Formats: sequence, C-alpha cells, structure tokens
Amino acid sequence: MQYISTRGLTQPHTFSQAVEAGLAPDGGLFLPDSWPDISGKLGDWEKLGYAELAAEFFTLFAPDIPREEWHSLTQRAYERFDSPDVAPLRKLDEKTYVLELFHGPTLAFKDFALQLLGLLYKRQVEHTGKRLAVLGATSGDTGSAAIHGCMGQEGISIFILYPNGRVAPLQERQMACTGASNVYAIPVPGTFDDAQRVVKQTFGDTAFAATQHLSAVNSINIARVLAQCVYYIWAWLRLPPEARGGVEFVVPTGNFGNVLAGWMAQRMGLPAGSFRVATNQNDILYRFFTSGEYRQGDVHPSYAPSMDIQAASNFERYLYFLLGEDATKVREVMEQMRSGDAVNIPSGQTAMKASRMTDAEIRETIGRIYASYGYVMDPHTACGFTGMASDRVSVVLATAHPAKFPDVVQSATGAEPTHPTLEALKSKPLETHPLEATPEAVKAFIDAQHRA
Ligand SMILES: Cc1ncc(COP(=O)(O)O)c(C=O)c1O
Ligand SMILES: N[C@@H](CCOP(=O)(O)O)C(=O)O
Repeated sequence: MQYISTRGLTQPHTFSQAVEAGLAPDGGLFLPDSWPDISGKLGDWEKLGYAELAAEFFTLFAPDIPREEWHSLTQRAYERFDSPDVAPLRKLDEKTYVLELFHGPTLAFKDFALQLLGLLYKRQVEHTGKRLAVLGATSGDTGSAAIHGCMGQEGISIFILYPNGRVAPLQERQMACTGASNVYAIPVPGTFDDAQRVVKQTFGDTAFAATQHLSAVNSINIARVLAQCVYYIWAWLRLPPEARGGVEFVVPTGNFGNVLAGWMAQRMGLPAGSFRVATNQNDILYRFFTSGEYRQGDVHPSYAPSMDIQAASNFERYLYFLLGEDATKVREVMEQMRSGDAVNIPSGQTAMKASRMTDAEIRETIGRIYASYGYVMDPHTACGFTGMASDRVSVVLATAHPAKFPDVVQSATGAEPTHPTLEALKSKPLETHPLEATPEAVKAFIDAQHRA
C-alpha cells in the first residue's frame, strides 16, 4: 500500500515515509491509495486485546513494518494506560454507552495515537540516523500527548505551539512542566487556528522542512488518524450484537481527526450505523453538516477549549471523498477556503449528523448526567449529550478526563474532580518559550535549538 496526497502533486510514499513527513510536500494530507476490507476479519478480532487489535489493524496499512514489530510497538504504546481494557466501554442505560478514551498518560484520547507515534518516531531515528524536529499546534490535548510520546527520546526535539491563555491551566502544565530538555512549549498570540496556520506555513518551506527533518505531529499525520480508527472497531466489538449494526457514534469534534477516523473505519467495512459531529459554540462543522456551507467565523473561547477551532485540518481528507477523489478540485476548494471565502459543497450520501452546545448547555449537561447516572464527564464529552437518537444505541466518545477542566465540572456537580497525575504538576515550575505567531520566528527558534 502506498500513500497519496489529497492535492495530487506528491509522489506516492510508503507508510514510514508518510509518517516521517506528516504533511505532504504539496501541502495536502496523505491518504492510503486503497482501502482494505476489514468486514471479514471482525469475527477473529473480537477475541483480541486492544494492543493486539491495533497491531493487526496496522499490518494492513503498513506492510513496510513486520507484523511482530507491530505487536511489540502496540504492546509498548498501550501498556501505560491505567485500564486493563485500554478503552473501556461503559453502559449508562440501554441506549447510551460512553467510550472512555482518557486512560492514557495525559488523560485525553490523543494518547491513543501519540504514544504509538512517539515509538514510530523512535524507530525512524534508529533506522535512518536522522534527528527529527517534531512540530505541532495544540488547543491543549495534542500538545501534551505528543510531548509525553517524545520526551526524553534521543534524536528527537519537539516543538509545540499553543494559543497563549486559551488552553486550560492544567493542559499548559502538562506541556510546560516536564523538565525534559528536548521539549519546547511555545505560547503564541491568537487562537489555535493561528498556531496551526503557522505550523503549516513552516512545513510549506520545504527546504527548511527537509534540512531540519521536520515531522508533523497533528492529525494531519496519517498515523494519527489510523491509530484512532482502532477504538471504533474495539467499541463496536464490545457492544451487544443486536446493537452493533445501527450504532451511532457521537464524536466531540474540533480538528475533525477523531470523527474522520470512525468514518474511515466504516468505509473499510465496519458496519456502524452513523456518526454525529458534536461541536461547542465554535460550530463551523455543525453549520456545514446542516447547510452544506463551510464558512469560517471568529473563534470564541468556550468551556471546551480544545474544540475552540474554526479551521478543521482533517476536513480536507473528507472533502477529497466528497469531491469524488478529484485532487484538482480539492486544490481549488482549499484555495477558496484559504482566501477566506465561504464554500458550498453538496454533502450527499456521506453526510454526518451534527449538533452544537453553548457553554450554558455544557454546564447544565454535566450536572444533568451526573444527577441521572452519577457519571462525571469533561466539557468536551458533554457536547455529545444532546439530540440522542431514540431508535438506536449511541456511543458517546469521552475524549478527556474531567479533572483536566476542574472549574466547570465543579460548578456543575458540586465536587472538584482530581487526578494524581495532575495534582503532581501543580508545584512544578513552568518552562515556556513565547514566540510571535510567524513562521519566521518558529523557524529561527527551531534552527537555534535543534541539531538536525
Ligand atoms: C478533549 C477533546 N475532545 C475533542 C476534541 C476534538 O477532536 P478532533 O480535533 O480530532 O476533532 C479535542 C481536540 O480537538 C479534544 O482535545
Ligand atoms: N484538540 C486538538 C487540536 C489539534 O488536533 P489534532 O488532532 O490535529 O492534533 C488539541 O488538543 O490540540
């Protein structure tokens, strides 16, 4: 299997090459050039543990890495999760399940891909001898998960840009209190979208990217999305058989990587029913899926800060399919979006459902679900608990631990959620490297800190 770019101007890459690059040199996103059919494998996969399932899944997409090595990689990636199930599926009632994706080292779903990606980077450094500069933007969770996947690793420096003052205080501590010498937590002015734009512009300097061995750690990296497909398969296999076919996955969404992973699993033959994109008040995706118009607006800080996003990177992968896998059309539409114009796209048969929530509704929902089930959830997960389907089972993806966002959770439930990992961070010194939000500033900083 090879990996092609959504913009059609990049030579096909192997899995390892696509992972190393992250973003395709033509500015597009990598996708597999063919899709395996997993429907016949689900019966065998039902007996596997999480790490084994992930290994079997990846052997279909990355034949350049031997199967035994995949098993060793996934075993190591998921051994630090604090639940034996890795991704436990909790039943709230006959119609409602929660897939808990916050049992990894940084207490957010990003650990599923980033623990593995850290090991893939390590392997890459060992195989090629090249020192990698890993670069990413975060609205809070990707940054800490990426840092925990890479910190202390020989041959890797990691640079994470985040919007100054717009991530939760504990998320910032997870990035800036590691004490690791290869980690650079970089607050920049503006929003997550500004940080992500600067990261993409930095990759746009292909000579710089090549000289510094730059790799993208956001879900623009195809390994991120593939790793996230696995927990949809896992959850589907854990549902009662009669609930599986129609199941609706409800996915708190910002950069569109998480829900795209589920949709891709369905495209490979996972017989899931439907997907609902759950947004906060930054509702560009809600507006798209309900009207067909993709129009960027201003970002407004919310109780679910990791989803304060208006320019969802992975939407480009979805667009590629909506536009009939026509890379020329993707280039045209992406250019239209870049110049700030609204874009109208027929959503057609592949349309997902969508919902949105204001801050007041998020707080009310956390309180209501706690009162009804005794279940405490974080504000991103709460965005999923509206407009539940009445005719089928729903699985809501719980994307972060409530203790990462103690203020809103405490105001909704009356009790402060805590976690020992986060408590330990409170007394540690913060080390940040503030920069201007420009590719020039970022390149100069990487140049000064990273020995390629
Ligand atoms: C806690 C949490 N929930 C949901 C999301 C949305 O995920 P995605 O960006 O993959 O759509 C994010 C990040 O955006 C997040 O950090
Ligand atoms: N919510 C994310 C935003 C970046 O998403 P990614 O999946 O593209 O890395 C975050 O926590 O940073």
